[in-house]
Amino acid sequence: MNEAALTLEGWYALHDFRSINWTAWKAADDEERAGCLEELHTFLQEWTQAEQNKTGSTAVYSIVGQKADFVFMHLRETLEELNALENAFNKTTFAQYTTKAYSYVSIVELSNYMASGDGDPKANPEVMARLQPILPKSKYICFYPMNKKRDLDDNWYMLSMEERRGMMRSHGMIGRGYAGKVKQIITGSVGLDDWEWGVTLFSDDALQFKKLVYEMRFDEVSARFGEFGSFYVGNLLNEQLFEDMLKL
Ligand code: VOV
Repeated sequence: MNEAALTLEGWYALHDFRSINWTAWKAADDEERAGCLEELHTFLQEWTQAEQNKTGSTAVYSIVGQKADFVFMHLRETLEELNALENAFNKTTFAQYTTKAYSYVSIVELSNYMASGDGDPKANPEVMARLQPILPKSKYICFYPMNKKRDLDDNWYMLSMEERRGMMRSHGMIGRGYAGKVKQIITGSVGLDDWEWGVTLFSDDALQFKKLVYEMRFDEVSARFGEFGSFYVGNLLNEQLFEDMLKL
């Protein structure tokens, strides 16, 4: 049997994409809408608090295009907490003015392709900061799920550890060229959702998403083995910007 890469897992992730039912929102009265904004305010405060307590992190972005209107990306210690978060939101009055567009369940993952040194990696604060990341408040987000191909001729899972490591090194080198411009959070979802990984990118310049993803398409691991789902791209929301978006 071939050698599986060893993985380290951190916080569980839920990408919760929603659309706004504008017809219903416009038909609501001022009092109802104010109540919804109040609910939203409470949630945003709670999520900020969780981040301050280091029990998780949440990113909130609007989505450009027709696939969704906004996304809550939650990172928490357990699947139970993620479940509680989505249910709490679903019980709000504001949720009645939204529809579910898409969701993705995964877990922050690091692999040992580039591992260096021995000892317990979880004792390393740098590793822990990557496994339990505070999501950046960058201006833009890009999310897409992906697989690595399992075709007879191009089967990632039948390559030796050495071959895979070589390709991941090249992948990492390209990524390094974007240091300071794009931050990536790779979440593993084998056995958790429909694709094998979720790729979440953050940047203050949305054009860097295109540059990075395009450059990687020419790199062997993406060119030969990458299979991609739908791409979601969006703009940072804070409380004020969320209210502005909902203003009629
Ligand atoms: C900001 C850019 C950036 C950087 C620096 C970077 C680096 C690295 C390193 C060093 C490693 C390996 C060790 C680890 O940490 O796991 C990875 C791992 C991974 N990556 Fe990556 N990646 C980036 C960016 C980046 C992008 C844009 C994509 C999407 C690919 C594309 O074509 O659209 C991606 C995918 C992945 C995946 C799916 C994995 C897991 C693969 C597996 O088989 O396990 N990644 N990645």
